[in-house]
Amino acid sequence: MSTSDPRPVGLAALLPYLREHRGTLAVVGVLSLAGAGASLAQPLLTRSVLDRVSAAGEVSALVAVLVVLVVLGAAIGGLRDYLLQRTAEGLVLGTRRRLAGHLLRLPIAEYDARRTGDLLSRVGSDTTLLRAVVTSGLFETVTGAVMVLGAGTAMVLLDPLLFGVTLLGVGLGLGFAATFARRVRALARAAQERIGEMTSAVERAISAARTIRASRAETREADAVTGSAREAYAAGLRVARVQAVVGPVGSVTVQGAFLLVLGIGGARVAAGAITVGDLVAFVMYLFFLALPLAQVLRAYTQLQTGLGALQRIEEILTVPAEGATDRPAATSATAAPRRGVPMIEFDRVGFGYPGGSAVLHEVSFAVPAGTRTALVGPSGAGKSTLLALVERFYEVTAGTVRLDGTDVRDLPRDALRSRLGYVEQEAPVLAGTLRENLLITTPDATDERLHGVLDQVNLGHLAHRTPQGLDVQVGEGGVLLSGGERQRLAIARALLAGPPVLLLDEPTSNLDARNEAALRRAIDAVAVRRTLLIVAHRLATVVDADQIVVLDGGRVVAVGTHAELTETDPLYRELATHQLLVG
Ligand SMILES: Nc1ncnc2c1ncn2[C@@H]1O[C@H](COP(=O)(O)OP(=O)(O)OP(=O)(O)O)[C@@H](O)[C@H]1O
Repeated sequence: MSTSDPRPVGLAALLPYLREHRGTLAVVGVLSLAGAGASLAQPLLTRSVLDRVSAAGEVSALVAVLVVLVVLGAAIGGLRDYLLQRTAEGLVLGTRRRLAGHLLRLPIAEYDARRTGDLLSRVGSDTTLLRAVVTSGLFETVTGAVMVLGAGTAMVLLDPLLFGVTLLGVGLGLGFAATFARRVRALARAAQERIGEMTSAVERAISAARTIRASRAETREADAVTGSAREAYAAGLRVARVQAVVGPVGSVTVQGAFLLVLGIGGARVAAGAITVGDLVAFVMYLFFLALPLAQVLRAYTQLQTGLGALQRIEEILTVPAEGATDRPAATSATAAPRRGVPMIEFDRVGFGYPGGSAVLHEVSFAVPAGTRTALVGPSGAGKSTLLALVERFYEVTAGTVRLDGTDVRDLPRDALRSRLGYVEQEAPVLAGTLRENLLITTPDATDERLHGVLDQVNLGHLAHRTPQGLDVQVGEGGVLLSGGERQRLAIARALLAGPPVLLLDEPTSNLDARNEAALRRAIDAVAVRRTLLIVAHRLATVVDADQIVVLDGGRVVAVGTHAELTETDPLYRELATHQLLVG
């Protein structure tokens, strides 16, 4: 998906990024003009000094002014560069902030379709490249242009003929170099894409470290990483090759123009058309013209690199955030369950994942408030998908999902999710400490409450295992905990928030008897005065349920209690005997 948007971004795309820095940039502009003025005055003063020396005149005052100009020019340059760096850092910070904020608000389907590593490299590596756009790119181009214009004007005034000769030589060289430099943007973008792939490969290898180690696949995975790295290297080399042509062409141009001016200028001095002072001033201006030109060329390649990176950033920023295309929410959530209205209701719901075929067909059932409903069915029947639709991670393609009588599409997502607890089947623990994991849903809970819910799910020992207490690390994805502990920690999190409705995807893993009993108790603790919709993988869960919904191939095939369904539904009987874990 990273290459799906070929729309190139132009310089204009940079403007919104620079807007908030326009005050500083204006100061930088004024400083640049002042600096350019100080520099451009130097050859004229030098000429006056030389002409006066030839005429045996007094030069001390002129020399003093010249010294002041040199020092002033340098000081202005220093201040300008600092402000420019500050703006560049500010631009990187602003972009990272926007990008990070947006990344966390993308529709869930975007995460399904994109590689995590690639997204990471956009926040880390691509934003860094934007820095050079401001420092060496944009401003060297603009200040260079000011110098070139000033020097050019002075040269025309000094000797139009000599200027014509210079222009011809410099123009030829530059035109040639610029055509090369244009290729840098596509090359730089390609290099950044390879870096995205490399980060993805690293992320994949590290997140599946145990499986990869157990499969003895380290070398192959490492090859995949270095493969992308090698491609990034090759793309970088192609950029270097372009720069290797652009640089020398620039130097040859400058040296050629210098020799030409010396030759023709010498002849014109000999012929008495200009003075020695004129020629020296002209040569000095030639350097003021040539150095910025070489700088502009380099800056141009930097700018192209930055625009390549900007395109990758814009690709993400232009994906509408979750909810951006919603119809306006009609109502806000009501606090108390309404009598007689089911808490959750699926009404002829149809759904297919983006780009895939239909996963659910005409699903209808209701979960009365304060009751437990278990979803059972063969693997892939669509059970977890139903939970995702209540959370509105995806939108139904047909029918309606209602929470407490209101279409979930009419509830603001925040209000909807504040009423739901959601415990995923896999990896529901975040890297960090026990405390951080609990505080995700309720940032202001007291330690006493935290210890209380941990006890309720039989995890009290975790907070007492080490002197760090609640600040004990749980590891990336909770690897320092057992599978059963991970699930119970997620339930504790839901308990802490105390939502009226809990959506729970039961772990499929076989737990030992103690863990199994602890999980049971945790679910019972969380079920008190709550509505539960559980994807059930355990016999004990279905036996305890007020109602069981049997799903097959995305359709509801039976609804009833364990006793009823054992009597009437052959698929249920088969599931209960062969698929549900006996706990
Ligand atoms: N994010 C996704 N993108 C595309 N297809 C998906 C996605 N998640 C699930 N599916 C597909 O949708 C179908 C239903 O999946 P779902 O996870 O709801 O099944 P399930 O009944 O919960 O299965 P299990 O008991 O194995 O967890 C499956 O065919 C699955 O391959």
